[in-house]
Amino acid sequence: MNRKTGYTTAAPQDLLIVGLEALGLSTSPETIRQFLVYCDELLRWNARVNLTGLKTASDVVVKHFLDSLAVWPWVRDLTSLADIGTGAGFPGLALKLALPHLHLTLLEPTGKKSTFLRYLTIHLNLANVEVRQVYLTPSLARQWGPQFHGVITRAAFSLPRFLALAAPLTQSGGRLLSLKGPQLDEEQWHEAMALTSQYNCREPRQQRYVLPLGQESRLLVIWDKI
Ligand SMILES: C[S@@+](CC[C@H](N)C(=O)[O-])C[C@H]1O[C@@H](n2cnc3c(N)ncnc32)[C@H](O)[C@@H]1O
Repeated sequence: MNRKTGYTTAAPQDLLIVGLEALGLSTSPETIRQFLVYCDELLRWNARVNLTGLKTASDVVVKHFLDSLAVWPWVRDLTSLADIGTGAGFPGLALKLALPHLHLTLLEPTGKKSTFLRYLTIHLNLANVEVRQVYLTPSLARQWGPQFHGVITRAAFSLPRFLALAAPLTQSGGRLLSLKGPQLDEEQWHEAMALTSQYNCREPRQQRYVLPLGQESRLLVIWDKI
């Protein structure tokens, strides 16, 4: 075990394969290749433009890929997904590689990140991925209206802010998903609960899940749109 990272000293490819297996995700050799290309390109671009704080392939696999993919059971039945504040594509693009049926829309205001996402989508020859370079606001979300079966985010917004951005974009019968760390801020949770009916959603629920390798746990907050 590498004491600094907490993972075994296995190669990134092996970490990915073991992690996917632990998550119960069966993927083809072509999907594994796509993840490794994504990792290489992210680190290559990162040397010139700052896209992520992570510097090693093992960290990208564990903290970006596997962390994003751990929520796949709550995404697999969705037909379309928007990822708000996706950064370098997390969790949306990682989920798309594992669940190729998804029609994915990535929303990101930063030019260098959107350029990277567009480049990668073409480089990996991905169908049904749209990158919108946009700073989403609640009024823009209302203007766009309910276009997506599911809307997701990680590490970008408080729960009340996410609700205000995501609910107008989510179709009736669809789902809003916010990936949180190991703990929830109680104040944010209560504020989001109080706002829920105003956004035509059912009361949110907290789903705890375990990350592969390391066994850390995380919380996912889920709203169903009425
Ligand atoms: C901390 S990063 C997280 C990136 C990615 N979701 C992840 O987990 O690695 C937050 C991202 O949200 C984007 N962002 C912030 N406000 C936004 C908004 N109103 N609409 C769309 N994206 C936004 C930022 O540009 C940034 O890339």
